[in-house]
Amino acid sequence: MAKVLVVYASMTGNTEEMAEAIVDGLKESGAEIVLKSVLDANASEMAHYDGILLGAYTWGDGELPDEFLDFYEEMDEVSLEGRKAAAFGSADSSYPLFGAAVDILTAKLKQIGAEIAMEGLKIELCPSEDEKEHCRAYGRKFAEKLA
Ligand SMILES: Cc1cc2nc3c(=O)[nH]c(=O)nc-3n(C[C@H](O)[C@H](O)[C@H](O)COP(=O)(O)O)c2cc1C
Repeated sequence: MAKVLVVYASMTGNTEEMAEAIVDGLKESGAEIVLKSVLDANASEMAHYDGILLGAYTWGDGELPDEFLDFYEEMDEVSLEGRKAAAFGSADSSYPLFGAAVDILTAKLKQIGAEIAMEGLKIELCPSEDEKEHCRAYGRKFAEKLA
């Protein structure tokens, strides 16, 4: 059975809602899933999973949230060769760099050897019911890629 780690940062709950919907989709595949706030996670844990999904809202001027910075730095010490990964996050298109944190995380996952299994998923602010279904479908599709 595939093991998937989902790590997220969410200040006002939008990315957390995305993470929960993605996990619902993943669960339909029977995968073993661990969902964690980035504050409770260490990047070295990623090496114990077949699939890794990282979620973050975008902060500042197209930046990662501060609470993701330690994890992001620790990622340089980890090799994800042979693992599949993707990134997601809530964002706000009124900012010039829409969802840039998703692109930053995707680039780092690729740099440390992961195969990027799915394009990053960016949702405008709070996910609607339709968007939550899109998140569930994203989780289902990611699980299929691990099979
Ligand atoms: C100070 C500040 C800076 C932000 N900068 C960006 C940005 O550069 N790009 C973007 O897409 N969204 C930006 N956002 C919007 C957040 O990413 C958005 O509100 C998101 O839904 C928050 O997700 P969360 O509920 O998971 O915390 C910013 C929000 C704040 C408060």
